[in-house]
Amino acid sequence: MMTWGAVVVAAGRGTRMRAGENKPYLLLGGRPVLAHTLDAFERCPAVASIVVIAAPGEEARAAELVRAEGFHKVTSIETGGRERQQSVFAGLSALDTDGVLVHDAARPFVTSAHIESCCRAAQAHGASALAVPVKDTIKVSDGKGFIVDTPDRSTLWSVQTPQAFSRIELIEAHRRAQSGGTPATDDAMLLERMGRKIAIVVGDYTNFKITTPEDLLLAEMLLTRRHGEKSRDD
Ligand SMILES: Nc1ccn([C@@H]2O[C@H](COP(=O)(O)OP(=O)(O)OP(=O)(O)O)[C@@H](O)[C@H]2O)c(=O)n1
Ligand SMILES: C[C@](O)(CO)[C@H](O)COP(=O)(O)O
Repeated sequence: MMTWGAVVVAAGRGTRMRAGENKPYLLLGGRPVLAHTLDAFERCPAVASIVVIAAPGEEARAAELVRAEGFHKVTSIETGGRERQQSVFAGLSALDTDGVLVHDAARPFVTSAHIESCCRAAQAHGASALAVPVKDTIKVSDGKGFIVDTPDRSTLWSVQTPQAFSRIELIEAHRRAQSGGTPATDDAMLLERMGRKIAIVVGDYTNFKITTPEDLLLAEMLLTRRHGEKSRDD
């Protein structure tokens, strides 16, 4: 049985938000986005510990949020880097678990059930990533404004986080990437380059990444709807 820790990356700059505010601290239903994200990991029985990656200068802010919300599984706050890849790497050696779940703080609708499914799939297949089938028809452009290809949609998936790996293997993948190659926009990509097969765990479209102001609006609507459903159930 593997032990699991989570690296929650919250060190982005949020340049696509109008406010220019780092997204993890924007309020969603009156609480920071990061607090919603950490809820699922704190509640998930499979997760033993959590490392939060904060932007340089925001470590105290992250620590205060963790303290105020009482997130007992958070064992450390580490400082992130310029690119997401560097931020993830900063968290890997702060854990001592066999397995690691990497998750974007900007995806607050992750559920404990999906985290558990990622752990199970990684335990069975070595690595896993939550993903949803692509809904639109995707085109490849020539970079000059013209379409050059239409990939077969039935093979396309929009990958999310969490993504689950052997921690030692992910450290090795990051080390190799540091010696060259194009920056990876997710961690699965680094393992793919080493020939590792990543199991797809079918996720949920609601686990979207808050990237632009419209996403925050959608997130508010979804949260209001969920609160409404919960109070009807209680
Ligand atoms: N140097 C970075 C860049 C990103 N992230 C984190 O990676 C996740 C996904 O990245 P994204 O939201 O796209 O990045 P941001 O830098 O936050 O936003 P943008 O690219 O719009 O500036 C976010 O939770 C973000 O905080 C990080 O920890 N360190
Ligand atoms: C990891 C990720 O969320 C998977 O969809 C995504 O690739 C993050 O990339 P971004 O460029 O930092 O949005």
